[in-house]
Amino acid sequence: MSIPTVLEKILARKVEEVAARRALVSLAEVEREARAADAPRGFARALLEQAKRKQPAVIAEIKKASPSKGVLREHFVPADIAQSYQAGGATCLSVLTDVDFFQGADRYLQEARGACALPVIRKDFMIDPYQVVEARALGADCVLLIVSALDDGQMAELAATAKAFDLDVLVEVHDGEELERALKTLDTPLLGINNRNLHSFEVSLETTLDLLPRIPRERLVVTESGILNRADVELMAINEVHAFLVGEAFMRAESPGAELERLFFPERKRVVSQADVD
Ligand SMILES: O=P(O)(O)OC[C@@H](O)[C@@H](O)c1c[nH]c2ccccc12
Repeated sequence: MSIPTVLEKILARKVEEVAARRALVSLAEVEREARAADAPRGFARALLEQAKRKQPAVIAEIKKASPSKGVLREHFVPADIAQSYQAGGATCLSVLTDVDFFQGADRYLQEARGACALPVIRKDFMIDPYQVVEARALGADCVLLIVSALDDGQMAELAATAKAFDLDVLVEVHDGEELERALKTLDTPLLGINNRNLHSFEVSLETTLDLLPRIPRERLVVTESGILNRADVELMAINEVHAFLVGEAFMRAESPGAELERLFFPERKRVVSQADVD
């Protein structure tokens, strides 16, 4: 047996976590909650509209910590961060709900979504339809499907559950083989390219640039991870990548929304909002 990678450890733990949750709250009950939840806000639609205007479509992430970097932000109030992101020009939010590796929580998603009008993706490691239904019950508008964590059958099943509950899907790939699998298995419009390898945690923006020529026109590429400065944003823009998923750069800034504006909308004059002062 080889040493398990970070992703393998996370997935092994996720199997236990989902079993424990299902024992506490039945799937039938979570389905009832999902049907009673606030209507979806149109995650994919918001990104597609913004990118069509050739404006940066930014999915701004709320993440306290990560396995590779440890705690990113001590003063962590999801509702304030969500308002700051909205004021800074975010198109959507991403909220980590994984507890054991990212210090996330389900309630962070609820608090963030409740504090703004933006669509939200539940950022977690989906392996079971139960978690997809749970995402909608929490109010999420979209779920992440990580191709390297799933076989084709699981991917199709999770996407079908998402569709049945009116959730959008962001499918995430990291190399050419995963890209082929995603394209043949799913017809969803959003295609995330993660610049971070989830096994080794190495980051390279070349990952996006290398895969770009192989992506059909009708899919919207979202470049994910490792976007830290203006040069990174400009590199993507000249390659016609208009959608971004960014966490660390914002989480380390005093005002996450002001940093978003500085990186993506430097021409705008910033009006200081209450969310930044709090
Ligand atoms: O903090 P960064 O480097 O800006 O990255 C954000 C986001 O892409 C990253 O958190 C992420 C992308 N895919 C994931 C899957 C699981 C957990 C986390 C992620």
